[in-house]
Amino acid sequence: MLKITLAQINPTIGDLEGNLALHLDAARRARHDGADLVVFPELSLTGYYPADLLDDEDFRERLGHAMKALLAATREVGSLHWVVGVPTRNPGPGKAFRNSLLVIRDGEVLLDYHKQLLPTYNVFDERRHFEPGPDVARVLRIAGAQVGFMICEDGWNDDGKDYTVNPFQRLADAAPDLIVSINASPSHVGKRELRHEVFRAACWRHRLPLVFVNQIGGHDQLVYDGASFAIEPEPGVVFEARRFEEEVVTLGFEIDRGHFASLDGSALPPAAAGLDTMSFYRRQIVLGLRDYARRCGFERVVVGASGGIDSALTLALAVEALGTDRVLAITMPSRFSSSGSVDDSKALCDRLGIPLEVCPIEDIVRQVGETMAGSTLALRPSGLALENLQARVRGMLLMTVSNARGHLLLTTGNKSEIAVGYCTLYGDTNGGLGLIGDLYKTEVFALCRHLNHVAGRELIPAAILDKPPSAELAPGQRDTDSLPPYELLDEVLKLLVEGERLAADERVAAEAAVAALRGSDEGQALIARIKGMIARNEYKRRQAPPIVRLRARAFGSGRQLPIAARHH
Ligand SMILES: Nc1ncnc2c1ncn2[C@@H]1O[C@H](COP(=O)(O)OP(=O)(O)OC[C@H]2O[C@@H]([n+]3cccc(C(=O)O)c3)[C@H](O)[C@@H]2O)[C@@H](O)[C@H]1O
Ligand SMILES: Nc1ncnc2c1ncn2[C@@H]1O[C@H](COP(=O)(O)OP(=O)(O)OP(=O)(O)O)[C@@H](O)[C@H]1O
Ligand SMILES: NC(=O)CC[C@H](N)C(=O)O
Repeated sequence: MLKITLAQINPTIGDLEGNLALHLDAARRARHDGADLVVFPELSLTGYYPADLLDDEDFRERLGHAMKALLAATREVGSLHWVVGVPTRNPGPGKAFRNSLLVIRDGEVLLDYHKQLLPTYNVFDERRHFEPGPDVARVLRIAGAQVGFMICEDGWNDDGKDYTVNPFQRLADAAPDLIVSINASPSHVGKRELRHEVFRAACWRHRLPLVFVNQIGGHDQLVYDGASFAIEPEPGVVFEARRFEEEVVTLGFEIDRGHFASLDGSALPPAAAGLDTMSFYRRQIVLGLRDYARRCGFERVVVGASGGIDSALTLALAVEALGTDRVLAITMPSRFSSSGSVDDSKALCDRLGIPLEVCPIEDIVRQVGETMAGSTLALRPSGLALENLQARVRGMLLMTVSNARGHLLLTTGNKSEIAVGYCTLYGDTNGGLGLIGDLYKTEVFALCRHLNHVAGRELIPAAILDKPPSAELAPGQRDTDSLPPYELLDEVLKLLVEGERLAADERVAAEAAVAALRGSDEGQALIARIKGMIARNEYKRRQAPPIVRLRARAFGSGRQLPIAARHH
């Protein structure tokens, strides 16, 4: 029996020494389990994705030292095959590096394989730094098994279409007993299921078993869910590692039967069921914030609490990620704030078990008006300028708290508002990270209800859930004064923002809503207006903080559009 350790680690990008320590810990566990090989994720030594760090001379030098240290570590542990992901120098013309997989044992590189399919779509940009590897299969005999290797995207071209490069087919032609795939596969809703579908189909087609090792962790806007798996052509996925957690686990592989088993030969525990969408959102956001704060050195976060649903959800998720002693809420009433803005924030914070500070903005807003009116500008802000001034005063106060106390400011914008620019630049867009920026407003409500359901109590008070959304920047203001109802707006936005990346089940509802609108002149005008708002507000998104990506197409690097353009 071949024994394989799946090392689902959480490397930090660029922390070569720290990542090496993670490798060493996992390798020792593998040795303890009597494993023949330990498999790490794609680019495990650098963390995925190092991007332009690869252009930096110091980083290149550190990478050289880390490689030597890695070889030494394999000698130290001894008698174990390490399957690692590292950038290696490209000997030919083109880019300086290749995205490589090395099999190392006792300080010796026994096999090298270079990724052939370099993704450049959506959030990926690997061709910017790497040269593709040659169209070859790489197989190594380990403990009596012929093991073939591939890297992430290499496995995604085997869908029956006639591609010029299909590394899966090439590897299958070499007839290995088992395929080992190393990955950095970021998660979004439905991604785990998509991976299972893609690899199950390819494994079934070629009658090959496969081990898929993924990294976990939050890296700026991307979160990796781990969920490494082992798959047999029939019945499919027979083992799945934990999601959103590190795990180092050793499986047995019966070479003759092409069958995975526990180390003692007993059947593997059944894979856990998938998460429902709201549980997925929650866990992805929690890990995204936790790792962002940890890696950027923030102990605490601060959030402006308006008594509305966006700040309530942001606070509840922050408390879950960091704990009650690491989250600060501040309410900043103005003369347009409803009485609920303070009372509801107080009730929310009591239920979450966090402090609420109060800092009214009335005096500052008035003072700004008087100062400007009394200056040579002779300008007294009114209308939209006064509305936005209030949001900016709040943004300024929150950033002052951040500066003075070292807290990370969380911005509270949701995907619907970010899409149409319903937010104030340098006001409520201020912040270092957005937790709910990839949730449409209707999903914000759904996730709040889900959190209440999971808590078994009204963690987020009904008064917040039931009030009509309002920016409270003018008397009696409602979001629906300027925007269509969110139930309708969100359907249109899904099609316009996510297009072909929209999941099939959501597409049906979105297309039906848009088709109904197209049936009338007003409906067509509304679609045109929404399109215009999305396009015109690209400048706000370009200046906005990163958001935790949850859906297949999120604002950020996966959606790149010009600003000074004419296309609507
Ligand atoms: N193409 C471009 N490139 C670079 N900058 C550009 C620009 N076009 C405008 N600008 C600049 O942007 C400014 C306009 O943007 P901005 O100052 O943000 O203001 P604006 O977008 O005009 O107004 C903010 C809107 O968001 C609503 N709001 C605010 C706060 C919270 C909420 C909520 O419910 O969460 C809603 C508010 O009621 C209002 O309708 C212009 O004055 C100009 O300086
Ligand atoms: N009175 C307030 N006190 C503290 N922060 C506020 C206040 N009003 C607005 N904010 C901050 O500005 C953000 C934008 O809030 P606003 O009420 O304008 O719109 P919103 O998108 O409906 O958000 P929410 O649902 O949180 O109210 C809030 O999430 C909050 O962080
Ligand atoms: N690192 C990669 O090659 C990622 C691409 C792959 N299709 C994924 O997202 O899972």
